[in-house]
Amino acid sequence: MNDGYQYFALVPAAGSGSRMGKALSKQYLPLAGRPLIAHALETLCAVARIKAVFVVLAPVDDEWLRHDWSVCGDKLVPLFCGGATRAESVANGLRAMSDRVKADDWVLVHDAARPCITPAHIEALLHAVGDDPVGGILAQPVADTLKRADSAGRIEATVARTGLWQAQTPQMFRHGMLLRALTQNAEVTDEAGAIEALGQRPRLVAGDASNLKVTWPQDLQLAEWILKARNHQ
Ligand SMILES: Nc1ccn([C@@H]2O[C@H](COP(=O)(O)OP(=O)(O)OP(=O)(O)O)[C@@H](O)[C@H]2O)c(=O)n1
Ligand SMILES: C[C@](O)(CO)[C@H](O)COP(=O)(O)O
Repeated sequence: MNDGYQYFALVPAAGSGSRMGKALSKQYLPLAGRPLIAHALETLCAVARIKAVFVVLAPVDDEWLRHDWSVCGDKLVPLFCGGATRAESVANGLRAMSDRVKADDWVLVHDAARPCITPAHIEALLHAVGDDPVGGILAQPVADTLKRADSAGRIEATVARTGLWQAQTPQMFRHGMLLRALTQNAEVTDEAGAIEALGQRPRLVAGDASNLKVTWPQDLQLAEWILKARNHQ
């Protein structure tokens, strides 16, 4: 069922990648021959149901114009309105895209730092959440035993993992509800957290470990290996 709404993507890309420890911002680091961010942008732009892909950049971003984004076609819309936190960047992006998007349209928020997203991951989310009254996210059930550390780096407790999932992106919510949620709750690390604070329960849609977030230097090698292995299939 589609009662007239459309799908858009919003890619927060205004971080500095401090945990990566490189001079160049993480989203522009070379990965399999292209800037890291190019992988997610190209994948999102290739999904036919997504009408436009808004990318939220830092207000001063000297790198964006150094690269050729033409492979993304005319769906790609850069917005130089990033904030001090990821939540602020997403909220600023939602405000900046307001003239193109209706309150009931779906917005898929996807980290620039998750370059290994595939069309199949995105289609799975669209299929599972397209008629949901709240929205949902890609995620993965926790597989390892979880330990809580004390300040000396020793194990204080084993934490029950039953029912625990690791949140990924895309996270898919209606534009109006998400903007209201992030305006009221800015202290969140993902969109679902803001929606939960409204008293809603977003749907969990099973993804897989290949949709990793590149956070630490060794994650770059893992992401490159995943992308290259797919190209050789
Ligand atoms: N003020 C910020 C902070 C983060 N992000 C974006 O949010 C995504 C997920 O954040 P993370 O992986 O934590 O990236 P950084 O904040 O850049 O990394 P770090 O925390 O290591 O500095 C990234 O695409 C990042 O560019 C953003 O748009 N605006
Ligand atoms: C949104 C997110 O990708 C879910 O796992 C993640 O929280 C973003 O990373 P951050 O380090 O919390 O900014």
